[in-house]
Amino acid sequence: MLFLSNKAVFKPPKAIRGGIPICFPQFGGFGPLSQHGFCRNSDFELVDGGSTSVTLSMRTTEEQLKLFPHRFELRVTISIGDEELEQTLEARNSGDEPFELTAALHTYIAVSSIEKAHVVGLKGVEYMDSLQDKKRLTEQGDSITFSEELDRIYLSTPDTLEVVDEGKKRAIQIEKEGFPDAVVWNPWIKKAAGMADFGDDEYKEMVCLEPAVAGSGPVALQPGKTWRAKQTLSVRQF
Ligand SMILES: O=P(O)(O)OC[C@H]1O[C@H](O)[C@H](O)[C@@H](O)[C@@H]1O
Repeated sequence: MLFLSNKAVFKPPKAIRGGIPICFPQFGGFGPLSQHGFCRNSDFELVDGGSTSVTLSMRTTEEQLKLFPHRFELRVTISIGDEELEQTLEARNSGDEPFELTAALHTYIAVSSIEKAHVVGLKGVEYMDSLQDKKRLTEQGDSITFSEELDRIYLSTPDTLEVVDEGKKRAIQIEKEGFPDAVVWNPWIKKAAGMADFGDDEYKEMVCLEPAVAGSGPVALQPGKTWRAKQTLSVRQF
């Protein structure tokens, strides 16, 4: 269900090219940090685990506080059921001041081949085109197909979205909660060739569909409060 590049680098500080990197406390360039924030490159410790679920936690380090002067703890719980994978983020502001966050679950969905994949659920939704200086446009199509680089932040979207794969005769469904936005990304040929941790042809095998807090504005988190958001992935055969 999830794509992982054959060239992925499993060595910090490089983020893993595949799976579901956690973009936090910043998505993309929406803030002062480097792309997608530092949590995707951070060490997490095991808080709790069973045969089908695990909870991991990270707390801001002194080094990170120099870049982002707001203490927080981020917990990630992943549960695997017979038919679904659930991933929950819980971020607690453990400092004395409120702070603003943006975020995404950068979900790399594996597809049989990109020309047989499309994303549904976004017709009529406004988006920012990241390839045109975040120009705001409205999605006209019943589904989004891929024939060139595509990088868009859909704003305040419906909570159920799908990557339909006509090749595998299945749809990967994403049900999101607490993430208003959704990012759709495929790097296509030129960008793929420029990424050292991604095979030249691997753009044919993946689509990123990323529940996000991004273009529709940051979340303000008060001291002592916890922000929660979640995605559930499931497969529908047809
Ligand atoms: O290369 P990375 O930092 O992992 O980012 C990979 C991609 O992530 C998101 O999908 C952004 O919308 C893209 O603009 C970015 O290229």
